[in-house]
Amino acid sequence: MMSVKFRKLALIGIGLIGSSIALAARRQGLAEMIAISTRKSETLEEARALNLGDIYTLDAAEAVRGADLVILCAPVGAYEAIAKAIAPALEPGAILSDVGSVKAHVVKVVGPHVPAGVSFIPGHPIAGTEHSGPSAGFAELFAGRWCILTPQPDVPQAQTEKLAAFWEGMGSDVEIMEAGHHDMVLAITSHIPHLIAYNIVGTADDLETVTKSEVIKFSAGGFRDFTRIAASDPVMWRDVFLTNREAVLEMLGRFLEDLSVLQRAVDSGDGPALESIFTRTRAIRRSIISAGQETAAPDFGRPHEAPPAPAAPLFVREHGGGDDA
Ligand SMILES: NC(=O)c1ccc[n+]([C@@H]2O[C@H](COP(=O)([O-])OP(=O)(O)OC[C@H]3O[C@@H](n4cnc5c(N)ncnc54)[C@H](O)[C@@H]3O)[C@@H](O)[C@H]2O)c1
Ligand SMILES: O=C(O)C(=O)C[C@]1(C(=O)O)C=C[C@@H](O)C=C1
Repeated sequence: MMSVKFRKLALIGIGLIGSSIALAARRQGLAEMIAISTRKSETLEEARALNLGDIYTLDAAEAVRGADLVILCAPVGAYEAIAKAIAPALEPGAILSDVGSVKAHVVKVVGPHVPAGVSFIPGHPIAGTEHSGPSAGFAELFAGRWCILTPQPDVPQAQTEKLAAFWEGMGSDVEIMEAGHHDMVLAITSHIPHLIAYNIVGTADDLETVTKSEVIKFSAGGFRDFTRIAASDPVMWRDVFLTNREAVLEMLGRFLEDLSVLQRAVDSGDGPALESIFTRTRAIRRSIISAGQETAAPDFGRPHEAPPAPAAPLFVREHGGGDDA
């Protein structure tokens, strides 16, 4: 594994993901200096109190000046404004990346602001929790988890390798993917599961009002797992659904078709159909466990599920980016 050390890492946004990068990069010696910038002074002060970096500023352009690695760690809806603000201060030779949960939108809104000589390599660590803010981070978050990189055309291979080495240094397995493909895959494996969780918890709460009885109090394991996901950051997830609309709607259509198959099987009392579907999904869960990512990641006492290990044919190994005009 290639080892890497950046001179100055600039993190724009310092919530769960930004603070986890700061802690992991420092622990693994991946950056000599860490500059942190946030929009609100309270968040910046929280980051300072947690000793997450070396430089703290409300001015994102100041944070990126002289940085050889810049990672946007804010909600995706804030990216365009941040990109405009930092563009004049980005150094030639620097890598500009991000951690956003959607990728084609990021390419579309940030791409046009990236100056010549700066390598734009959007990224997405497939790791997280339902917690947010600077105190939510922990250095082990990325260990044994995928990080997807979507290098843009004209980015030198060596720059992508450097960024991959950075994520590998934090314990991740790196895959290169085309942005539009990323958005389709993540729509079904991450975005729709969150939509379902938000919905089911909301429905149960509504039922409580309608039936004037306690519903959520009696929730058992399965529902509790949904409540964890449904506690995820509302602003971050609002932005995901606003910016991955098409892929989410396409996958939601397929999901609803399959749900109506289940509905018909329940309605008609079709036991063999139900058993056959449940047997297939049980095998998928078991294959995820045996693929190893779940056991490789440390258990922090949170009911932390690993994402399904993406199957090899899903990946485009060449540089992507042509889909996202
Ligand atoms: N939470 C997860 O599970 C997870 C996992 C992978 C990727 N992501 C992505 O990581 C990014 C950050 O998510 P998070 O979970 O760390 O969120 P978070 O709410 O914990 O932190 C976001 C941080 O962004 C900053 N911020 C907000 N608006 C800003 C603005 N306009 N300008 C500058 N900074 C601003 C603040 O410092 C805030 O603390 C999002 O784009 C999200 O899609 C999240
Ligand atoms: O474990 C969780 O709490 C998560 O929701 C993490 C999760 C996911 O869906 O797997 C959420 C959003 C991301 O962009 C990446 C990871």
